[in-house]
Order: sequence, then structure tokens, then C-alpha cells
Amino acid sequence: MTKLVPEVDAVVGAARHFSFPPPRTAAAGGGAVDTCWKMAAQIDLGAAVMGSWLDSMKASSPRHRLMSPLPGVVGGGDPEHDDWMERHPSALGRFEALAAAAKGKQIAVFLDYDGTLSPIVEDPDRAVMTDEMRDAVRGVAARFPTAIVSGRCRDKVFGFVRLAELYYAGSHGMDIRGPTADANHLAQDGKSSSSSVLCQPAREFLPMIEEVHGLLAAKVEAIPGAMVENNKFCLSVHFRCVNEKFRQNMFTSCVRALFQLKWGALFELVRSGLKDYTALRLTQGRKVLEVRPSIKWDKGKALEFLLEELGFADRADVFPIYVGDDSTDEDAFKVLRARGLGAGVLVSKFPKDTAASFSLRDPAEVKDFLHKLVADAAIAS
Ligand SMILES: O=P(O)(O)OC[C@H]1O[C@H](O[C@H]2O[C@H](CO)[C@@H](O)[C@H](O)[C@H]2O)[C@H](O)[C@@H](O)[C@@H]1O
Repeated sequence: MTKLVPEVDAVVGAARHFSFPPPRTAAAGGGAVDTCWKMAAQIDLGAAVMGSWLDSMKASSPRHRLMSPLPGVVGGGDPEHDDWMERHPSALGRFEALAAAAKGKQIAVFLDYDGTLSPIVEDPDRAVMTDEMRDAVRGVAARFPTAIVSGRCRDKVFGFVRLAELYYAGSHGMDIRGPTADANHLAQDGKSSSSSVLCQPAREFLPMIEEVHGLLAAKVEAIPGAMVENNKFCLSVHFRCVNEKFRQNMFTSCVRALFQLKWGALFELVRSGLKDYTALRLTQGRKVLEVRPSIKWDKGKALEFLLEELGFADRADVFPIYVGDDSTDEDAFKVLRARGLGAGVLVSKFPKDTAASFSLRDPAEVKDFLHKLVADAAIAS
């Protein structure tokens, strides 16, 4: 089997398979969650089949079986969990291996926001980050170049994080700006802080996104709980709160049919709303449909852009660490795999098909991991 992340593999050991796609066992192979996670990555609006699309919507924030509560602990006889932990060990439980792979290299840290730095909540405007998490991110940024890479509008995610020393890549990486205050590593590198926008590859789509925002917002008013969030260069159509009541009582097939009908109706509204906008595409995140310009730009491209901007593009001694929870973060994990660089860390309590090498269960573990990065002597030296 080809090893795509040799530096991490070499340290963790050959028995740990960080290849992508991961091998499938009877327990994990072909599972509904895995399959839907892949399907959810991008929707072909012309060919979308309603049944499979609804499956994908339901799988977009899985709530099935909980995994072992302790990082690195094998999962008490659950073969699916054991297989997952084998292929994507805890970045906390295997921290020494990760640190050894990073030793002597320039670390750069890339952090998704929702589901990574803040817990998933029903109201996107209330997805606040705790002060403790802010302290952890501040500590990392004082040591290593650090970027937030989010599907959200850049200003909005800055409003949550409020740390001027970071890079921010908003709108799924389509709106990137540098730090507006010096962090220690920038001062050491002699680089001046810059408040300027560094990259906006979808500028020409702004009027179209505005127009479609108005159109979709009016359309989804018909669906209680649905909401369209304007993320400047892309839109998020939220369905986490659609038919919440039915979801809580979905034990009879009759109610289940209603549940599917509502989500199907929302999808149809979005699909029909976009039919004249062939320059836009639809992808899916956690209980959210993402309307994006059809350009070849995603969080993976943003990661590559930032590495270049930091002067790390051609350096073999760089160790990027990307932490994210969403299907949109897979583009960044794939870049790291393809380049054999650094480590991707997926935040998930559930087994998922992922190009990440390591896993963390939730934002609380992300915080602990960030603290460990700062405290680790091997990495510091
Ligand atoms: O790339 P991210 O920083 O993870 O942003 C992706 C989307 O995150 C937000 O939606 C998600 O979090 C919400 C708050 O917890 C939750 O209600 C929603 O169901 C999730 O999909 C954000 O609101 C979106 O605009 C981002 O695209």
C-alpha cells in the first residue's frame, strides 16, 4: 500500500495505515455514514437523485454510536471503533509520534472554526468560542504561524475569534487576509504585519452571490427552520432546525415520510433556485447546503496559498498541522497527503472516510491538543 504521509507513518509505525482511501473492514466497509460522507462532498445538481441526496443530508452530522471517551483507548470491543482508531489514532493519544515527526521542522497551524474551535449549535450566530479556547489559539499563534480556515464570511469568523495576529481565510478560503498585529514568530522572521487582503479569487461572483442570497432567502421562508447565511463569496442554506419536531418523533414510518418530505422540499427549492446560475455549485457540510462559485478553489487551495505566502511552499522542513471537522476540510487533508507533508487531524466522534491521519473527538480535545503543541519541549527545540 502506498504511504502518502511518509514522515508521520515512519514515526508512528508501519502498522498504522494512513493511506487514503482507508482499507475497508466488514465492520466499517460500505457503512451508511462513510458512503454518505463521500456523497455529501459535492452535489451534481443536474443528476442529483432525491433518495440518495436525502441520505446524504441525514448523514451530514451523524449522531450514531459514541466512541470511547478516552483518547487513544481502544474501543471496548467495538470493531468499527477499533478500526477507526487504528487508522486515525488520537492526536492526543499519539502526540509523541506526531511531535517526533515534527521535530526540527517549522510548524504552521491551520484551524477550521465551526465544530473545531466552537461546538456545533443550532443558531450559527451563537457559535461562540470560549475564552479558554481563545487563550489556546493565542498561545499557538505566538509560537507558530497560525490561520483560521472557515466556510464563514471572514469578518464574521474574526468577530468570533478576535485575534489580530492570525491569518484568516473566510468563505471556504476565497477571502484571505494576513495578520493585523504582530505575533512573535512574525517579528522574528522580520516580516511586517499587513492588514491587506491577500487573495480573493471569486471577486467577480460577489453580485451574483448577493442576488442568489436574496432569491434563496425569499424561497426558503416557506420552510420553517431553514435559513440562508450570507458568507460573502458563498452562501450557507441551513437545515439543522428544519422539522426539528418531526426529528424528535421520527419513530413511525408516517412521521419519517414527513421528515423526508421537508428536507426534500428544501433541496428542491435550492436546486430550482440555482437552475439559471450555472456558474454556481452546491456542496454540503454539517446540516448545511453550501452555494459556491464554480471555481477551482477550496480549503485545500487556501492551504497551498497560505504555505506559499508564508514562504514555506518549497521547503521540505515544514510541518503543517490542519485541524478540521467538516467534509470541506477534506480538500486540505488531501493536499497534505498528496504532498506527504505534516498532519491532518479530523475532529469527529464517529468513524468517517477521511484523508486526515489523526483524529480528535471534539473542540475540548482540540484545545488540549493546542496546549500540548505549545508546551511540548521537543517541538519547541
Ligand atoms: O468551515 P467552518 O468554519 O466549519 O464553517 C462551516 C459552516 O459552519 C457554520 O455552520 C455549522 O455550524 C453551525 C453552528 O454551530 C451549525 O448550526 C450548522 O448546522 C453547521 O453547518 C456556519 O454557520 C456556516 O456558514 C459555515 O459554512
